[in-house]
Amino acid sequence: MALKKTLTIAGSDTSGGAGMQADLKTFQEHGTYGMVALTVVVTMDPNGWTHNVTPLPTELLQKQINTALSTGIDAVKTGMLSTEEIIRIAGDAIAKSGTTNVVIDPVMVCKGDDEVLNPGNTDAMIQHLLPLAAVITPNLFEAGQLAGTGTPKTIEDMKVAARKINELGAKAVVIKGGKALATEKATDLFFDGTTFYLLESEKVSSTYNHGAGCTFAASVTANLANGLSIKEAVIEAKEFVSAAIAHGWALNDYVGPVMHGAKSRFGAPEVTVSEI
Ligand SMILES: Nc1ncnc2c1ncn2[C@@H]1O[C@H](COP(=O)(O)OP(=O)(O)O)[C@@H](O)[C@H]1O
Ligand SMILES: Cc1ncc(COP(=O)(O)O)c(C=O)c1O
Ligand SMILES: [Mg+2]
Repeated sequence: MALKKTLTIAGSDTSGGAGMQADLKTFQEHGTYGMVALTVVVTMDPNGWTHNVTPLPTELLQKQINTALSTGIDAVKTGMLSTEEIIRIAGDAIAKSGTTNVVIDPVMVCKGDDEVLNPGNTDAMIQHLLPLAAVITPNLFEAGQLAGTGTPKTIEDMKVAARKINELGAKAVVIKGGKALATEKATDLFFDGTTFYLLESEKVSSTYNHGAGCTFAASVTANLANGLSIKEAVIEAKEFVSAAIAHGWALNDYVGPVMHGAKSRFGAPEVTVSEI
């Protein structure tokens, strides 16, 4: 039986919760065949868990992309792309990929680490990636950077940012309010280019949500590969990540990854969708 082929152009989170590890686990849970073109390797200091990001040689990234694209992919996602050159290479790869099922997760910071990867990357993403995106999935900080508005603090701010990001070329935009937004529920704004929707689920109080963003975007990617509409793909992704966060756990004293396989084992918390 042939499976739908999903590619992630992303970094390795050695601790296994985020990055390409989250993407592959999530692709598997959605019944798609996962492939990786690795951009960087993230390692952590065992004492204190500070992140260290080491890019791979770009020739090696290009070879991986050539390998994966030659198989004919059904959907592609991007994750951590730490330099402007890597962003350009990813954009060229997506343009050549032959699929419009393109999910851009514009990773700029890791949770628990305040350091922005490289400020020049924002302009490179706007130039090379946004025009190709079927869906882009910024968190609040990333949305503010891309839209040039500063970090949204309210749903109204999120609407303004989403519209700007759509005007920059992304077909649909999900701004993840997540834990940071001062709402009772974990609230994300979905804009399909015409209509705004709120996606809401129970806010989990634990801090065990490392990898939530990657897991959400990878779910959208697999769902698009499996033939769901953008709206269906985003709603299922919210269910999938809500379950994963509800069953997040402590890997060690420093980090709590989501449980990527929670939805199939325990079912998903309720997600409400309302037009606004
Ligand atoms: N504590 C939480 N409880 C429930 N959902 C959450 C929580 N934190 C994040 N989410 C959800 O997880 C998804 C990823 O969001 P977020 O964690 O903000 O992204 P990122 O990891 O990219 O910063 C979103 O759907 C968001 O609403
Ligand atoms: C390789 C890699 N990609 C992406 C991320 C972003 O993770 P999150 O899903 O928590 O936003 C991280 C964070 O540690 C990472 O290490
Ligand atoms: Mg993220």
